[in-house]
Amino acid sequence: MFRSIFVHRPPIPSIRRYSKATTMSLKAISAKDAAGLDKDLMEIGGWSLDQLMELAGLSVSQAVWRVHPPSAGKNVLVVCGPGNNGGDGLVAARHLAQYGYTPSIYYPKQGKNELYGRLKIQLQNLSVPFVADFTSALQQSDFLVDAIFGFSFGGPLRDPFPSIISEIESASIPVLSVDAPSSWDIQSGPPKEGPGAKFMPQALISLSAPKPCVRFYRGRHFIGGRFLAKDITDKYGLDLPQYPGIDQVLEIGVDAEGRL
Ligand SMILES: NC(=O)C1=CN([C@@H]2O[C@H](COP(=O)(O)OP(=O)(O)OC[C@H]3O[C@@H](n4cnc5c(N)ncnc54)[C@H](O)[C@@H]3O)[C@@H](O)[C@H]2O)[C@@H](O)CC1
Ligand SMILES: [K+]
Repeated sequence: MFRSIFVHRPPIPSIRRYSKATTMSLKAISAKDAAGLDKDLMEIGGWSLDQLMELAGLSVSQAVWRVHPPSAGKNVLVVCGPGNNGGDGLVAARHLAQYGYTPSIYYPKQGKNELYGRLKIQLQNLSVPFVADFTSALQQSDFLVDAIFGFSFGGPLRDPFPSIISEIESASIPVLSVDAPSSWDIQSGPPKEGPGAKFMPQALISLSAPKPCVRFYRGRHFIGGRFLAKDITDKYGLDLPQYPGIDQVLEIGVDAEGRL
């Protein structure tokens, strides 16, 4: 369906990763193209935002299961931002509750889209708490899901997020970031100083394709968002990840030296 409308674009440089036995190369997508890809999926590809967010959040929940199986601690704090990255976090939290985890949500600034309100109701119906005291929630959690900002983040952090990022950065619990480590510039990576300058999550779940800032990332890296078709990956010069079986995520390895 996409073939007649989409034009081929030259790919931006690959992010080369090494898996256990195979070499995998996944091309990165710029923030501008990531927004364009979302728009195309919805305006041309027949998708709704609810569907894309559901699959994105499902991917995140599967990566969480891989990195932190419930036997290693079930108390997960999901920190959600005001946009769709936060929406992915809300969906992931619902799946995690269904898997037997005990998620809590910290949602300091809810966005206007009515979809977020519906996701909130779904969580409340599962008795998932929305907490007000971030510091105390952090102390009671085994690990944290960072669903604060994704590919539309830009510029210096605005309140209330500088203190939230600083607390996450100095907390001792592991962090899994959705699509990008929050506070990192999507193109140029971590800020040189201030909140986020030392932020290095334990795991990153890139959605659809890695963002350029991933070249600064060292940790476990997953690709998720199993909804792309070849025509649209061709248009944006991306790779179509070969997800195994029914998995919604694919882990991309790093070589022994941690090279990208
Ligand atoms: N195709 C895909 O891969 C899909 C991606 N989705 C998710 O959608 C995300 C992008 O969502 P959005 O475009 O809504 O944007 P984000 O969720 O990345 O962030 C936008 C929000 O952050 C605020 N913000 C931006 N910069 C800020 C700053 N410096 N300080 C404080 N607040 C700031 C904006 O005002 C806005 O409310 C992706 O990263 C991904 O997580 C899915 O939900 C749908 C499908
Ligand atoms: K994030």
